[in-house]
Amino acid sequence: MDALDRLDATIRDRRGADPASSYVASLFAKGRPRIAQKLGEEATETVIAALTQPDTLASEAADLLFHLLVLLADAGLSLDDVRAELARREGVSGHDEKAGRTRK
Ligand SMILES: N=c1c2ncn([C@@H]3O[C@H](COP(=O)(O)OP(=O)(O)OP(=O)(O)O)[C@@H](O)[C@H]3O)c2ncn1[C@@H]1O[C@H](COP(=O)(O)O)[C@@H](O)[C@H]1O
Repeated sequence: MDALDRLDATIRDRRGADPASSYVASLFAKGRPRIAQKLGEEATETVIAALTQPDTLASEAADLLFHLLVLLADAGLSLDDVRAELARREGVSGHDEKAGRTRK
């Protein structure tokens, strides 16, 4: 189990924990709209880092991934669900997938 899997498990374990002692529990207590807002903020900070301060990009990306895992956990999903979706797409070019979409 790597660090990302351990973080994912820790985050899911925090459901029902005390928000006063756990930042993750405090995010769960604030609710999904607030978690989603945090994810959006971290995404913006990641983009800014990439364009203006690449030496901070890994740190901002870590914040982004962390908050994404919290949002997934709040929705009852885990990293394995994302892995399964990525595995399903493996080997399918994005160009081919887009060309095969049926337009409505
Ligand atoms: N990886 C992280 C992690 N990355 C970032 N953060 C926190 O995310 C917050 C984001 O910072 P911001 O400045 O954007 O937010 P803020 O202004 O402090 O908070 P808001 O009022 O805006 O919500 C900070 O409090 C960071 O410390 C994290 N907090 C926890 N973890 C992991 O989650 C585990 C469980 O944490 P607890 O639930 O706190 O025990 C920890 O052991 C760590 O492994």
